[in-house]
Amino acid sequence: MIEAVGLTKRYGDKTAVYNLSFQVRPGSVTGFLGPNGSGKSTTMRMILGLDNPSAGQVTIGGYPYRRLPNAPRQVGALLDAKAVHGGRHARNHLLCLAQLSGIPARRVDEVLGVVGLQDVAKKRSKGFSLGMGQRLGIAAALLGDPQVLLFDEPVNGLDPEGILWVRNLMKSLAAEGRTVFVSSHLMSEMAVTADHLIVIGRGQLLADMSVRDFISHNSADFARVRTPGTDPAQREKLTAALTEAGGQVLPEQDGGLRVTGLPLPRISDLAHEADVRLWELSPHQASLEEAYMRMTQGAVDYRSTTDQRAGLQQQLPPGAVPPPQMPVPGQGQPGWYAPPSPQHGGQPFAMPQGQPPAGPYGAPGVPGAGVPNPYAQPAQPAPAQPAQPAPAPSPAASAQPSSAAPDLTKPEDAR
Ligand SMILES: Nc1ncnc2c1ncn2[C@@H]1O[C@H](COP(=O)(O)OP(=O)(O)OP(=O)(O)O)[C@@H](O)[C@H]1O
Repeated sequence: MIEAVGLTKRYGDKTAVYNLSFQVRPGSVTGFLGPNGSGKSTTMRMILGLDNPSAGQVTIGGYPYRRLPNAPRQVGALLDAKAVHGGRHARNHLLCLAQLSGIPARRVDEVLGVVGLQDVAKKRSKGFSLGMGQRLGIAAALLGDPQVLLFDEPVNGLDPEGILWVRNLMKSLAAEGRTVFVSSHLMSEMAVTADHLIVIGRGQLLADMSVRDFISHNSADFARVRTPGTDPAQREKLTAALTEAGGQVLPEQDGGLRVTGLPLPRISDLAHEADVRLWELSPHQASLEEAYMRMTQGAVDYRSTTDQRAGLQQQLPPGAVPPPQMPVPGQGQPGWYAPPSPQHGGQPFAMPQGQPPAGPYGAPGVPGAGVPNPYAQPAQPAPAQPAQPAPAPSPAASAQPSSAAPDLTKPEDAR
């Protein structure tokens, strides 16, 4: 088990991680989510002893990484797939890591097979594609057959077959009773891979709960309703009837309505009673992506703006129709909104317990989001505390050991 207690990391004035406490338990895949720059990699580096916490602590099986007996055999990690000596053959790279940890050479060939790199084992890794590099990093993490595995963005650059393989690998490692902690920005993938989620924003804990609870606490299923587009009066009439019956109705960009708080048959009956024809009445399930967007929209640091193209845009030829403006979830464009929370009028975000700890961050609300941001607190100066110097990275942590997963697409790990 990985356990963080009050984990904090400051780089000069920058607080990358603040007062983070969580546990990553064996036997399940725990997803580690958060917007860019929210502190995921910093947290993983502290878990692996590559960075010293400014405050708090993190342990693996009760020990800080650096005090773990034979750490490379107990913990495997993929942090940065590019952190390899490009001039070395893939096999030699793994062989060096194996020798440092007393792992037999035959294990190198096993993991090369597990990740599907056996045919390029004698090729220099500097010629590897992004996906091949990721596979090599995963091989290194599996090398010592460890009980605890950390993967930072493991599917980065992988093709669909590779993504499926990683998904199955994570799940089977967890099914063997191992602790699997994996960060990713791919919500669709996390939804089908992770059992549990730890979500952070601006270095602070936003959620620590099962995927199922996370979705149900942070978004609601809804119905989509569409009336004939030729008659806006029908839409207004239906909106009034649904609202009067206690539903929440939000207009969508294509003229449809998003309705929560009323079951589908009731919506149908109300439309019938109001003498409004329906062209669509469909159920929609909230996705992890929607729930995540809703939860983190106040904690996003890097937001894109519309490209004004410095006025260089070409005039459209006469008669040409401009392309429609598509909404991009989470970017605050007009017309997009996160799905409504099940707790109408209450705390819009689910928290593991109580309110978030007071921290140095005052997350601004998203313009136009229309949702109060519970993390918008007055900025408090962080207590003066000198940041400890980060130690030199240990070679053990850029990639380590492990096991295989029965998988239909890869040779079986014969460990
Ligand atoms: N060595 C460092 N020195 C100074 N600031 C740092 C250092 N490492 C990380 N940071 C800062 O700490 C914050 C958290 O960075 P981190 O890489 O942990 O985020 P992340 O959640 O992994 O981001 P991403 O999803 O983009 O990979 C960022 O603002 C980053 O600029």
